[in-house]
Formats: sequence, structure tokens, C-alpha cells
Amino acid sequence: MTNGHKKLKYQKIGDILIVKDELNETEIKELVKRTKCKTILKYETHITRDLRVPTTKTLYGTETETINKEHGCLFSIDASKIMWSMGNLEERKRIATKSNKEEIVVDMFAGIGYFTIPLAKYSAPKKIYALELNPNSYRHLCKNILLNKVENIVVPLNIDNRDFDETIKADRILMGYVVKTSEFLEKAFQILANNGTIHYHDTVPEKIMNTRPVEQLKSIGHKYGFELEEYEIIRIKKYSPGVSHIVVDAKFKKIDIG
Ligand SMILES: C[S@@+](CC[C@H](N)C(=O)[O-])C[C@H]1O[C@@H](n2cnc3c(N)ncnc32)[C@H](O)[C@@H]1O
Repeated sequence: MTNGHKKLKYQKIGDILIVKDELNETEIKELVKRTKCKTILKYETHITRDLRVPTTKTLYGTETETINKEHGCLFSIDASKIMWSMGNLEERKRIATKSNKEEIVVDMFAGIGYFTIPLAKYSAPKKIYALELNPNSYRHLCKNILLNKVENIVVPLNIDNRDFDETIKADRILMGYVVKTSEFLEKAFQILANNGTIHYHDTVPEKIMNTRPVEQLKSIGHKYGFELEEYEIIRIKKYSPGVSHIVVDAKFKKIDIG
């Protein structure tokens, strides 16, 4: 949309608009009329430490909770408290059909169920343990499990994933986290089943994106008696200049290191 000077950019989450720039009264009126949104939020900063909390200013409306639809799934979200990453859209779709009814899955960084919900809906594994530390994200995760009718599959846990019960073994582990994901690899190998797969996300300088994550997976895996059997590296998006957000699909088998 133009106001004679600039094009207004926004992201739509359910019936809430997210903008990056300040808007004047005319621009707000135009956007509300055109998009029929109930609220407009301006994101001021993005990620606050581990908990991914945006700082927002409300430009229009009062309600910040909405339901976002994507790939046939419903996601209840409070847009003033939780981010919705459009850059991960294809990855949410890709992961949805990766599992099967024989598997136990652990989503170590479940958020509001970004991966858990599509995976439960389209792969229907035996069980998904969805681990989420942030109480607000956890509340929406629980809501989303009910909204999508996957309560027989998903077990939500409001815990630090490092406290997850190590006697439960996972055929598939989702590590949808960035910047310091490697700090959580030890825990992932402690709960990985024989012939298990880890979907390991990382933000890596492009020059070493084909080497560093795989080396980390190999070396920590080896410490826990696993050998990397096969892997694929997929680039998800640009993270910052020269740095990419990637995911490694890494399949391991147990070896005898004694
Ligand atoms: C960046 S979001 C990503 C969500 C989703 N996996 C994705 O990739 O789109 C990461 C989530 O992990 C949660 N988190 C961070 N550290 C955690 C921990 N130690 N245990 C459990 N959850 C954690 C955060 O609260 C946040 O909701």
C-alpha cells in the first residue's frame, strides 16, 4: 500500500498485523480497512535471550491473542509475547511428514508447537514429547494440542529440556534452536535411540556451514557411542550477513566404543 511516499510492509499473524515502522493515523486507518485486522503491533526489538520475547508497541486495537493457520494446522499465539518466524515456513512443512507411527519423537524446543503440531498431524508418531521452558509458550502449546486434536500423541512438558527423563529414548529429536544449539547436543545423545535421527539447527558462517555442524555432531555423538551414518544439510534462511540458519538431518547408529 502507498501513502504517496512509502510502501507499508507488514506481516499478518491470524488477524493481527506486525509492522516495523511507526504509522500515522491515516496509514493505520487504511491498513485496518484493507486487511480487516483487529490489532496492529509494532515490533521494537526481537529476541530477548533464550525466551524469544519481542518488545512491542500497540498501534491499533487491544487484543494480542489470535489463531494463525498454516499448512492445515491452527496455532494459538499471543503476538505481543511470541515471535512467528515466516523464514521457517518451508521447514515446518518439510518436517511434518518425516516421522511415522513407529517412532517416539522429542521436540527439545517446542515453542507453541511449530514443528510438533504439523508432525503430529501429518506423521502421527507413537508419541511426541514437546519440551518448552517458557510458561507463556507452553500455555499456547497446550491450547494448540487441543485445537488440532493431537492430545493422544503429544505430551507437553513445561521443563528445561536438560531435565528430561533419560530413560525415555527418542527415534527422532528436533533441535529447533539457534545460536547455541550445540550446548544441548550432549542431552540429545543421552536420549537418542539406536538408529535415531537428530534434526540439528544451527546458525553458521557460510564458509563453514558444510563442516562445523557435522563435526560437532560426529564428535559429541562418538562420546555417547554413536556413529554418524548419513546426513543432509539444508539451508533454511539467511540469519545475518554471511551467516545462515541451517538444519542437519543426521542419522546415527550405536557402536561399541568399549
Ligand atoms: C527459537 S524458538 C523455536 C521454536 C521452534 N522449534 C522453531 O524452530 O521454530 C525456541 C524455543 O525454545 C525454548 N527453549 C529455550 N531453551 C530451552 C530449554 N533449555 N528447554 C526447553 N525449551 C527451551 C524457548 O522458550 C523457545 O520457545
